[in-house]
Amino acid sequence: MSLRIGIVGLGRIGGGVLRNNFLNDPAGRFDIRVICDVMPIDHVAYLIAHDSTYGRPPFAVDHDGTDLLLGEQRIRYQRVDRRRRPPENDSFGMLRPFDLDVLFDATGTAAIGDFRALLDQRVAKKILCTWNVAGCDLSLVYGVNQDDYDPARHHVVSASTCTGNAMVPICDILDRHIGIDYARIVTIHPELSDQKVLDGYHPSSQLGRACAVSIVPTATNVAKSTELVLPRLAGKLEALSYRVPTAIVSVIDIAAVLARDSTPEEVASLLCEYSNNRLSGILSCEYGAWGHQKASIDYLASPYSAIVLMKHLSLGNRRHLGLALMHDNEFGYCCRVLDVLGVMAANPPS
Ligand SMILES: NC(=O)c1ccc[n+]([C@@H]2O[C@H](COP(=O)([O-])OP(=O)(O)OC[C@H]3O[C@@H](n4cnc5c(N)ncnc54)[C@H](O)[C@@H]3O)[C@@H](O)[C@H]2O)c1
Repeated sequence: MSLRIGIVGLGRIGGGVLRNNFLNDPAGRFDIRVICDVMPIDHVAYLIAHDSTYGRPPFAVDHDGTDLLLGEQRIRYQRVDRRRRPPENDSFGMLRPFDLDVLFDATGTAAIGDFRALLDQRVAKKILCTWNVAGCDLSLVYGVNQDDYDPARHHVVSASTCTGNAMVPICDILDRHIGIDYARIVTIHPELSDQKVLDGYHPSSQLGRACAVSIVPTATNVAKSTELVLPRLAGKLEALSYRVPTAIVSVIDIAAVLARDSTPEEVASLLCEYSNNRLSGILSCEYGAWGHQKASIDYLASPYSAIVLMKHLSLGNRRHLGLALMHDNEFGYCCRVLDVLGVMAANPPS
């Protein structure tokens, strides 16, 4: 079944999912029928056609009236108000004629009440969002818990976060086979559009510091993202993020206390076994290029949720595990969003 999809929010993630939808198939993996953002349509076309991180897309871009022209596709563009109006105003009612199976929200700004109202108004059958919106029905990390998706019960689904998609498979493997007593997770994350270019007011004070001149320590929800999918790890994870002045590719550094003695060989063999089988295409175990560790930019446009830097795997006192991961926080995540849409397509509501 080819899902009928609407995208709300055509920023880094909404735009990446749109682009990746047409990467290998000019007709599109899914039927994207309508796109909404607050920008005028010519700004949307401009931003799709010129991407500072990934360059020009592999299809021609233009706009015509209220339609975006992407290769041979004609997709309706609907400019919307940034303020989400109360549900009784039926603010997204104009999307109803598109008969959407899934409304994919990549704004990061909606609350669960907005989503429930859209479902009540029959704007779409399902909502998929890009963050752990409080109260969602399922946080789905592709590769780990996609079999839990039940179309009869799960109407607002989160595709978790980029770091959640990297951490959950690793924690699942380690905890399932060896056990984790405690882990401190440090993410070294590129700039995000929620930061200030120059010092200024931001409700999270550190994110108001000029992002190009500092390493900015800030909160991350990677522990919560992981616990939502693996509740058995609740209370065992702590996390901190450093935002760094790069454009793309995150690092995650994990220091874990294992529940039993192990060896580096056992951990390496477990991770490689999963990367070659159940998590093929999601997890990669990498030994570098001719033994030389690559730099973060070398993972630009990598489709993996997590790439384990095997040269940096360490185990002290048989229990203190050190792991380093990298992942393209946009491209890899957009690949997983399309995978989650694939799960929804394979399990239509009856
Ligand atoms: N950037 C990443 O690495 C990354 C990775 C995984 C998940 N996410 C999540 O994806 C979401 C978006 O992040 P992003 O980096 O793409 O941000 P972004 O700022 O690049 O994009 C957000 C887009 O949503 C639009 N928008 C905001 N409010 C809107 C509204 N009410 N109606 C319509 N459009 C609206 C903005 O104009 C913008 O184009 C966030 O939830 C973020 O946590 C981001």
